Order: sequence, then structure tokens, then C-alpha cells
Amino acid sequence: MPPLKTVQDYIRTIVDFPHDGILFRDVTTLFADPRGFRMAIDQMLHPYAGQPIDKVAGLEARGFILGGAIAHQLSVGFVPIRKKGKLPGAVISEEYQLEYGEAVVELHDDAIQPGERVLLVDDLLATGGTAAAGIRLIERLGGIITGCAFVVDLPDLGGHKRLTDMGMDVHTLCAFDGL
Ligand SMILES: O=P(O)(O)OC[C@H]1O[C@H](OP(=O)(O)OP(=O)(O)O)[C@H](O)[C@@H]1O
Ligand SMILES: Nc1ncnc2[nH]cnc12
Repeated sequence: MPPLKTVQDYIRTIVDFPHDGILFRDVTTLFADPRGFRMAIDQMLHPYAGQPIDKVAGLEARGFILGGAIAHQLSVGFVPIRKKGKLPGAVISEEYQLEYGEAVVELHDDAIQPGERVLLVDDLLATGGTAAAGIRLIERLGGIITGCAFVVDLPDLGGHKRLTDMGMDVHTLCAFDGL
């Protein structure tokens, strides 16, 4: 019998996307496989079993796919953290650094009530800039972050340490060396 596949085995690597020298860790192949997708959702939830969570917040774009499934599993609501200009209602905004320049993420200003316990979800943790901006948004609304859950960790880019140093409980399912 072939050995059981791990979450990492379902992730495809695309060389030189979107720039030369980048090994793009493509989770669409994980999402497309029923066993892989369920394994990822179950493993992301495992550390939080029995912990009270009021809402799941997902980071655009692949955090919506994971976060929606996780919120459904927990029977709680889902709130999207989106790139600037995409949310229709009143928003709060946070800037973060990209490789070149800056970007902005936004959250509806009534998406989280003070004291709500929030699980932050995304597909991949690299520098941690996107997640840190998401954390600031949630905390500005008075949300309490129970944890930050990702499928992929790129530890060489420093995001895991950055979020841990902010006092976050960080869980990732697999790690790849390099950029
Ligand atoms: O830890 P960081 O260095 O902030 O990088 C991680 C972020 O980068 C990717 O999204 P991307 O910004 O490519 O946007 P997309 O999901 O809209 O394609 C990934 O899905 C994370 O959201
Ligand atoms: N290597 C990588 N693969 C996929 N998404 C990323 N976001 C930042 N670095 C990435």
C-alpha cells in the first residue's frame, strides 16, 4: 500500500512565479483534492478544539477558502479582511510592507464586536506583514485573537517569529525552506 499523503504532499511548487527566483507554493492542488482539503481543515482546527471561538477572519484571497470551511465547521460567522477598496461598507484600514512598496488591507468597522474571540486564517505565512496588519485590524475593533492558523510556513522569511513575538499563538501545517 502506498504511504499516506501529508498536507505538504498535496502542495504544488511553481518555479519562477510571479518573479524569477520565487518558488511559489501553490495550495490550489491541496484545495482541489477532497482528502487533502479535509485534512487541512481538520488539522488547522485541531489545536483549537474545545477553545471558545466566536468568529473566523480570513485574509484575501486563499484565507477566504480555508476560513469559510473552518467557520462552517465551527458553526460561527466568517469575516473577510480584504485588499483596499473591495469592501462596500464603512471600513478601518491598515498599511503593510510588500517587497516593493506598500499595500492596504481593510475590515468592515462593524465586523467584530469588542471581546469577540477571533481565529485568523490564511494559506501561507511569509514575512508576516499581511497577517500582522490583519491582527491590528481585529484588535482595533476590540477582538481577542485566539490564534493564527496557516497551511504553509516559510520560516526563513521571519513571519512565524514576528507573530510569535507579538504574543500570537501561531499554528502552521507544514514548512518549506527558502523564499
Ligand atoms: O506573510 P506575507 O509576506 O505578508 O505573505 C503572505 C501573503 O502573501 C500571499 O497573498 P498575496 O499577497 O500574494 O495576495 P493574494 O492572496 O490576493 O494573491 C499569501 O496568500 C498571504 O496572504
Ligand atoms: N513562495 C510563496 N508561495 C506562495 N505564496 C507566497 N507569498 C509569499 N511568498 C510566497
